[in-house]
Amino acid sequence: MPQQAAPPGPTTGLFVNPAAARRAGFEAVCGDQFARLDLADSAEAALATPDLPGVGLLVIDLDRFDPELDHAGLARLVAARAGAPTFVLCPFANARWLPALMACGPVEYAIAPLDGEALRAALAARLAAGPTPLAAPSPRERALDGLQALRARVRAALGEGEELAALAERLCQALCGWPGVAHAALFYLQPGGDLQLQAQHGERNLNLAKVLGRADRLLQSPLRHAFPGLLAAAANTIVLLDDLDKSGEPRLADALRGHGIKLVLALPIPSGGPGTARGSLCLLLREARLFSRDELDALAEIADLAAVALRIADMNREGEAMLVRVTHLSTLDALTGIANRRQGERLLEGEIKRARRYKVPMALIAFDIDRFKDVNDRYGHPVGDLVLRAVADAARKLVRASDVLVRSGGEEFQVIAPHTSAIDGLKMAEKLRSAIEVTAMPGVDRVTVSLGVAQLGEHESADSLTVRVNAALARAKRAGRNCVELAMG
Ligand SMILES: Nc1nc2c(ncn2[C@@H]2O[C@H](COP(=O)(O)OP(=O)(O)OP(=O)(O)O)[C@@H](O)[C@H]2O)c(=O)[nH]1
Repeated sequence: MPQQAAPPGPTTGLFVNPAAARRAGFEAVCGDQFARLDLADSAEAALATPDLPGVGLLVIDLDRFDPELDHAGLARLVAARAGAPTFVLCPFANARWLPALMACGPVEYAIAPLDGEALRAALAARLAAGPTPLAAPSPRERALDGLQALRARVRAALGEGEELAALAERLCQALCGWPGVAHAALFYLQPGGDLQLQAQHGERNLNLAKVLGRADRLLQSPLRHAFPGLLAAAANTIVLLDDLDKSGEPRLADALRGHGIKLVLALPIPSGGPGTARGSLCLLLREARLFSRDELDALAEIADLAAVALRIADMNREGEAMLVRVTHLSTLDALTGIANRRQGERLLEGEIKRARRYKVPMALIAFDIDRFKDVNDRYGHPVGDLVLRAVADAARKLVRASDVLVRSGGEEFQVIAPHTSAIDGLKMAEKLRSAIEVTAMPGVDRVTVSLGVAQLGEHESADSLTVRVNAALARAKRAGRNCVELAMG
């Protein structure tokens, strides 16, 4: 015959909280659930209780305790129970206490505040569970296997690639594979302090941007104290909301309930330094449930892994942006902003190859400011610099988008002109000459240029083309300046 389980006998209890009103309140609501209930106002006072491990249930109400000051004392208190059960009432924004207390002994918890009836029910359930707080080995093993699988999925998701948006999306997908998780989101702090909803995955109809009213500047959102994903990032702490009404935001609670969500857990993504977190991982579950220490530890480890992977993604993003900038800058002439000599040489080689492959003409124009030494000598170098810029600007306005304007030397310029014959090159050079002659020059009456034009020969190299065009330019100088000369074939 199966044995009928006997109802739990009355047991003794010890309730710890610094506020007299809370101690009195607990005694009034739950005192009759114990054979005897002692009250203590601090961890130290509770530690002085004779035969502490013999007390049937220790109840720690974390409200009013200070995480910094009281943590060590409460951890000692749980350890002093020598394996006897402890029940913790934990405000939803104080969930970070739980893993540390769970590390010291068998701790179960309820997320506070609870009304009188809920508190009595939670306590009765705890008392009925008896002295063995851990689940039977096989469900626990199953739970550990589940965590192992979650870790593996997250590692795979994070190992796959380095691009931030894709990484965040894959991480949310992996988290949704954990039983009970309906939706997962990643909030991430952008440079400049803007917390953004970086990625979310799960319930198709659930859009957290809608629930929160926006997807960016979330640290300024009115819900930053109520929604665990925002609170975890802002306060750098684990936040567990097991009853949506405890958020104090009825609209938020209704919106989440409307999608079948009963519990929200958020973990900070550590920044590696003091202050705010880099963001948070946020899990939305369909059932309210308790989390074991193994689970909270595993989730914290996942947040650590995410922090490293996201930091690497950030660094890659910064590195790429820097590389693009440096590469771009290294191709430009600092004074005029047009291509510098090295870039000009590279582009000329490229255009010559293209012209040869597609059997199309190509011209090179070289021009040089006339008597520029006099400008410097008479008006000074700064004015000379302004003139150089003005000449470059005037030329830039004239050339086609496919042409490349190059500062090839001090006061020497080139135009690499694809699809351009000698005749067209001459026309273009003449346009440049006349435009520069009439361009207003800052601080100087008038500036002219001399120009040489050469069309690429059939088997000609870049060096040979450059030598020929410079010879044509030298002839233009000898011919009296402010004129154009065509290079010899
Ligand atoms: N202000 C300024 N002057 C420069 C720069 N680069 C070269 N120069 C000057 O350009 C002048 C070039 O003089 P020259 O090569 O004698 O030629 P030029 O006076 O233009 O005479 P022609 O070319 O024969 O008409 C020199 O005085 C250089 O110092 C620059 O970046 N800024």
